[in-house]
Amino acid sequence: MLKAGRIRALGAMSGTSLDGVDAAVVETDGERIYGFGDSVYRAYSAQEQAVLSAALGRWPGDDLDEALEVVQRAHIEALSGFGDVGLIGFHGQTLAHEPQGRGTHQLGDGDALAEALRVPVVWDFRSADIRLGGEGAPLAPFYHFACAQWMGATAPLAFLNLGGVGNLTWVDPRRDRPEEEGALLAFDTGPANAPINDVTMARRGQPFDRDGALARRGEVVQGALELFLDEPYFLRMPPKSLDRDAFRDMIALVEELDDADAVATLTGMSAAAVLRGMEHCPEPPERLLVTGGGRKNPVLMEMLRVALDCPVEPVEAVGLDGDMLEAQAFAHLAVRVARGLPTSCPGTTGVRAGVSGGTISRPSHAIRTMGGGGA
Ligand SMILES: Nc1ncnc2c1ncn2[C@@H]1O[C@H](COP(=O)(O)OP(=O)(O)OP(=O)(O)O)[C@@H](O)[C@H]1O
Ligand SMILES: CC(=O)N[C@H]1[C@@H]2OC[C@@H](O2)[C@@H](O)[C@@H]1O[C@H](C)C(=O)O
Repeated sequence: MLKAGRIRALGAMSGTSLDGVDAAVVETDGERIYGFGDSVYRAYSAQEQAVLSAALGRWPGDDLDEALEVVQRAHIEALSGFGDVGLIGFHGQTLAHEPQGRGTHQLGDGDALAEALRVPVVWDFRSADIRLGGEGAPLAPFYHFACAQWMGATAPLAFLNLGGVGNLTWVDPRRDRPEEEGALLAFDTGPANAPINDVTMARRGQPFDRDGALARRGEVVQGALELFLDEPYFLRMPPKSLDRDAFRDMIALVEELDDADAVATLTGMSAAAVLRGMEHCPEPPERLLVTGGGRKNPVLMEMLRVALDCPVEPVEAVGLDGDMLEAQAFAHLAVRVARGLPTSCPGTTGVRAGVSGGTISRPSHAIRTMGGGGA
């Protein structure tokens, strides 16, 4: 097991939007953040996206050779060229997520990645948590805790990731450790960008509603919004998590609307899901820091600002990088796994007790950069 000490860790995340791979370096001991390094974004081509999109909903054992090749190639390209890194955290591409059913599936081969890059790779972060009764997601909260301490926060605050799906983390930075009771409460809020992207693509061939341009021209249709909010998911107490397409049916609620009203209404639904989520915070947070691509949608951000009592700001307001925060999270979590520290706890995934998820693959015949016995 790795001894406490700083390490230059590289994390890679390819999110539910299927837009590409984010990779970023963090200098961390898995508890504190000491600094940030380079980052890279490697977009999936339209053809790669189509292959991955066709693989959504599939499980291990299905024929996924082509999709696996896409994931491996994109990651090798994204992760080469970072120089000296001690450890890689490899999230993989989520294809399916059914924590109360078949489990969770992140496509990717950490063994092959470790061989190709000659660096130890931590991967399969979510399965162990599910085996112990957890949701397997979200996992960024333990990194959010480290970010809150890095910022020097002294009062509870919240992080919101607006990716394909939204997830919210309430953090009490006055606690010493993230797994302490009352330090974290986290859960997926609901759909964020995924339904907006699906509709702009289907109707206009556009991958997303850039700068909220369409939503700005439309109106939120209240009847559709209310039907959406009737979803039992919003009544469930956290922790709770979602599959990317869990809310696919909501698109039917806007089918009859023109493009602008449809996208405005879906944007309103994403905001309303966050507002519902904020009601679960144990104490009002002093600010809401937003990460993920949705922070670049001014219409969505404005809807949140109008409805919430606390300031709503992109994470850049505190010097963090909202395009790379999830990639950094998996670098930080990889170091925690290598040190045997928990990566989730009852407050973040509902797991029975704190658990250190993830598997470590070491390249064969490599110069060991980590202590302890190899695989
Ligand atoms: N300028 C912009 N205007 C509006 N929306 C934007 C803009 N830039 C990015 N987005 C939205 O953000 C999405 C990408 O967000 P992000 O990269 O955080 O998602 P992800 O990492 O794939 O998702 P997840 O966190 O759910 O795994 C895009 O697909 C788009 O919907
Ligand atoms: C199963 C899965 O991949 N979930 C993702 C997804 O994207 C956002 C939300 O749903 C969150 O639960 C999670 O990712 C973030 C990075 C997390 O684990 O914290």
